Amino acid sequence: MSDKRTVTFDKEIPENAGITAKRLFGQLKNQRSRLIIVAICIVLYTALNIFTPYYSAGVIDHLLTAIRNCVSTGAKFSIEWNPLGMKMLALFLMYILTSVFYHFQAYLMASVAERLILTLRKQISHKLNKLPLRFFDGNKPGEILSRVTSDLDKVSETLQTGLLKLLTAIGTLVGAMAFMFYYSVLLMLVFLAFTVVSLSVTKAVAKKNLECAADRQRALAYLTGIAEEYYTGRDVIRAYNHEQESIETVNTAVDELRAATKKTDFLTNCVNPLIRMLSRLSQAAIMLLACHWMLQGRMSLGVVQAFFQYMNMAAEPLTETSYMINSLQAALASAERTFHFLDAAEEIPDTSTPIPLEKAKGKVSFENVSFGYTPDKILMKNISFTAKPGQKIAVVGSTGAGKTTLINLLMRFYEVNGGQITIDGIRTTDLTRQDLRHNFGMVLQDTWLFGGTIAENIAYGRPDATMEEIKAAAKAAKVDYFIRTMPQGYNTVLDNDAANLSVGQRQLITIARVFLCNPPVIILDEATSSVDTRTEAEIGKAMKQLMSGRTSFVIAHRLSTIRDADNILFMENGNIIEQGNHKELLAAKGAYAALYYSQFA
Ligand SMILES: Nc1ncnc2c1ncn2[C@@H]1O[C@H](COP(=O)(O)OP(=O)(O)OP(=O)(O)O)[C@@H](O)[C@H]1O
Repeated sequence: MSDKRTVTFDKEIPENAGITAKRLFGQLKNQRSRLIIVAICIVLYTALNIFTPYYSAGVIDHLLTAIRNCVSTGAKFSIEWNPLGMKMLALFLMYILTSVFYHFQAYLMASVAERLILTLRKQISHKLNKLPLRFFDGNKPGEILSRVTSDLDKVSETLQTGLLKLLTAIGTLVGAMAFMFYYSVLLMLVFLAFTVVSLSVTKAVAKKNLECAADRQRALAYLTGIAEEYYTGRDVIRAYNHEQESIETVNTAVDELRAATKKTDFLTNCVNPLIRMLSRLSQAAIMLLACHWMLQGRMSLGVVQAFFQYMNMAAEPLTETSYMINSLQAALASAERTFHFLDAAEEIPDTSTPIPLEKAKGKVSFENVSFGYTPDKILMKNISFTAKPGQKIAVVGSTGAGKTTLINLLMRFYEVNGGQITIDGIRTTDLTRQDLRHNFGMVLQDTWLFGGTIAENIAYGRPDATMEEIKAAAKAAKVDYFIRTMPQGYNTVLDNDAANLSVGQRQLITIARVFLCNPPVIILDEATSSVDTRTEAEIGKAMKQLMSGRTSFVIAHRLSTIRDADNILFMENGNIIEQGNHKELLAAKGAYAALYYSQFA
């Protein structure tokens, strides 16, 4: 069951911000020219943004003087081209250019960020196919998924918005303060005094805010976790009459989320406006002083409005610095996690001088093979056996005995720690993985069908197969009749995890998939009680036909089906403790004989 204590979060502070930032920008090498244009736009945007209020002060004062002259002389008001008209046009152009530079850099930066994310996503996708299965044993699918989705989205968002704010912040702050200082030292000091107070309050509230946000995130993650758990386990919950209990657990989680959200919302909607009110108070105080000076003729209207513009400009970087730094850190932490993933050890590359093996005869040998999922815990020790071409090898053992592990090694999903596995006398490590796996066909109980048509699913191993070949494979697997009863026959699309097919039907489709590939060696996981007796018989028949003329490894769950096996491998604790045919093993009166007589005596 989901537990609140087990809900963990990805760290939002990068371990090595410098190295990560350098590597991230290293990925932007091929976009250098765009970045240079972005940088030029940002510099021009900041410079114009800083200069425009100063220039507007002159224009407004000039305009005001012209209006006053008209009022006092009674002359008709008009704007002469030189210099007022020209100045107004220049101001208008400055506003236009500021906006052009801003939007052009935003457009370019969005394309830079999205290209970068596309490159990283491609690298991740490539990496996923190069990682050994061992990697997936130790990493939850959700974590890997978040590298591809939310982590990269965070990087993109910060590159597009946060970075611009951070880059313009210093220029804007210094420029705005310089002009404020130039206009009035006293007004600037008043502004600074209020800013220091509001920053201190913000800092105190921000800490509380972060704690509340973390509580809310934890409550949300817990609720999502149990909702997912209860949704997938809905039939078991009903079967054990646990509906009421699960409703109560969900209700408690919803209540906790509500309480946490209430606190966060209170801070966001009540306390934050209070802080904003502090800054408005500073504006009111400055306005009072400025108007007083204006009436005394010590300050012009143009200057007052310019001062206010600079005040707003300076306030933004000051109040948003911590937010910007936080989001930059979070983006770097996300990029770091992505790079950690990209740096994960890959599976051992194929040999540089592979021996080609188009179609094996089917002799498979394990020679003193040792293996452990972790180096400190060796599961298999010195396992040896040989399967001659066309032989049926049954693998028997209780749960956890090592049957699947044996198959995993055969397919080279994991590397052996000692000994070797050969096919037709060639070490599997001397083949490319592609050639090796090309010679195997697998039918497992845990079938995997993808969102496509039935025909596409059958042709997964041979996408070039004709419809006739696909139908022939389906007939051999005894699933052709069923497919034809589907609404669109072979073109019926399987979606929602092929939920409209039964376990047995899904297994028959995967048998057809193997028939189509026609590999010399097959691996079969016998159907268990999850299918009805008639389907089980159908699957049994299809499997029998699939085995004929091929070397086959059958993970057997019923001893009754393996009496005809050429070799039975009886496994226990990862090792083969007995092997031989049915008669030999009964005569040996060992573990197999004991199990057999316990089932059939
Ligand atoms: N990916 C893995 N990482 C670590 N240990 C594993 C892994 N897969 C299996 N094991 C361990 O290896 C042992 C053999 O497991 P295996 O899956 O091969 O058994 P099995 O005979 O196929 O069992 P079952 O019939 O229940 O499928 C078990 O102790 C199991 O816990």
